Amino acid sequence: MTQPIVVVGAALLGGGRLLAARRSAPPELAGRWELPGGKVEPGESPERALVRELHEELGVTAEPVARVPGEWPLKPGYVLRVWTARLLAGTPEPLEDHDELRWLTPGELWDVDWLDQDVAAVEAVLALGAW
Ligand SMILES: Nc1nc2c([nH]c(=O)n2[C@H]2C[C@H](O)[C@@H](COP(=O)(O)OP(=O)(O)OP(=O)(O)O)O2)c(=O)[nH]1
Repeated sequence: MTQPIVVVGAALLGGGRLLAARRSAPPELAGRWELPGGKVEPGESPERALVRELHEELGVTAEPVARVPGEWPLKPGYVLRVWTARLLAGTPEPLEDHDELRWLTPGELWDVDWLDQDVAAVEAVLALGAW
């Protein structure tokens, strides 16, 4: 069986908030909110991919902290895995793939329209009690 392509999502936590990013593309996902991240490239570790994607998409330096238990199927052949992460340098900006960012408190988490798979992923982050 072919291995699924892993998409890493970052649950970037800071100041008691979680960073959510609104997708600007493709059209079927645009306007929905997700954890920033992207596909792990061949030969790359998921942690390394997470650092690379956060740099490309948000212009920041971040580090993974812990894997969030679970994985969530995306489109066929793709699976989402999530790590908590923290900022080391920079202020996130929607440079690529996103047109808006929001830092959400636990009470604001469900104010945004998360992509379907991200609802379960965000619940798993919340269950960690890492805030
Ligand atoms: N990054 C990310 N992608 C997600 C999440 N939930 C979800 O369904 N997806 C989907 C959207 C895309 O179809 C796919 C990830 O693609 P992407 O466009 O973010 O990845 P990438 O930056 O590596 O893509 P590319 O432009 O290099 O092709 O997974 C999520 O929380 N984070």
